[in-house]
Amino acid sequence: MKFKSPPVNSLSLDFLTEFCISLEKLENDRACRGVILTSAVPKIFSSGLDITEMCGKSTEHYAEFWRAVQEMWLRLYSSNMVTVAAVNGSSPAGGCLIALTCDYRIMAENPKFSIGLNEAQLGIVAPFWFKDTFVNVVGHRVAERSLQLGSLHSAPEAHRIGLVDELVPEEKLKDRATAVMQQWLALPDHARQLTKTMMRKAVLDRLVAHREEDVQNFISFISKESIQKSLRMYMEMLKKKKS
Ligand SMILES: CC/C=C\CC/C=C/CC(=O)SCCNC(=O)CCNC(=O)[C@H](O)C(C)(C)COP(=O)(O)OP(=O)(O)OC[C@H]1O[C@@H](n2cnc3c(N)ncnc32)[C@H](O)[C@@H]1OP(=O)(O)O
Repeated sequence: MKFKSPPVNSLSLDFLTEFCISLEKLENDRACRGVILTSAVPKIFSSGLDITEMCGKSTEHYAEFWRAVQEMWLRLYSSNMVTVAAVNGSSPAGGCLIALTCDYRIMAENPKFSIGLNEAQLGIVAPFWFKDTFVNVVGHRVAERSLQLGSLHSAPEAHRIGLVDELVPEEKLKDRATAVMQQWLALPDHARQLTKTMMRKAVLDRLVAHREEDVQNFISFISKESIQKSLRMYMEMLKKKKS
């Protein structure tokens, strides 16, 4: 599956909705046992949640948007398919979450590409299920430091801390992702799927049990004037950086 929403594959409500529909179709297709996620936008895997969806909108919109973010994560983290992220560009925040949610991550070894949960840099807080997913990949200490600092790690650093499983030259990314997929698909599906469920169930159940509470928490957090101000300033900073 190739993300193609220029300029930066930001995760808008429309993007998330289409992503979930596509995943559901593949999940229900018995002929499909695995999916490789990558980007058709040069240099960017995904710029994370679309900040404009979290700025100056109604409570109803925030609720709908957040439910779509939850849905994307629940579907991908619990997928019966083998999921491989072929990270061919930068991948901050929600983009990093997508990669973390897969079974395996391969990143292009370009030191200019960065990946991480940088929410703290925007003055916002990664929700508990972003954190849980991160901890399950890199361990508690590395996740704590990286989350508190809102670190964006260069590709080599991301590999060193275990955020990505391997680095390959960009031109070899597709072939390597295909080889990894074949390796994972060589196992009997039922054994791999039950093992995946065993490893992920506690974290999935936690969001399912607190889903509505999590929506309300998001709404009250994002609606605060101080948070809205931080997001506006961040967007201005992105625009200024360009000029
Ligand atoms: C209780 C829980 C509460 C809250 C939790 C909420 C969780 C949020 C998680 C998130 O995902 S927040 C989003 C975090 N994302 C970022 O910090 C990434 C910001 N973007 C960048 O760093 C850069 O844009 C880039 C490295 C991805 C790409 O750089 P470059 O190629 O130089 O492009 P530009 O910076 O010029 O961007 C082009 C264009 O796109 C707009 N844009 C970029 N990112 C976003 C985004 N995430 N949402 C919306 N729009 C974005 C940027 O402003 C530019 O717009 P123009 O109109 O100026 O063209």
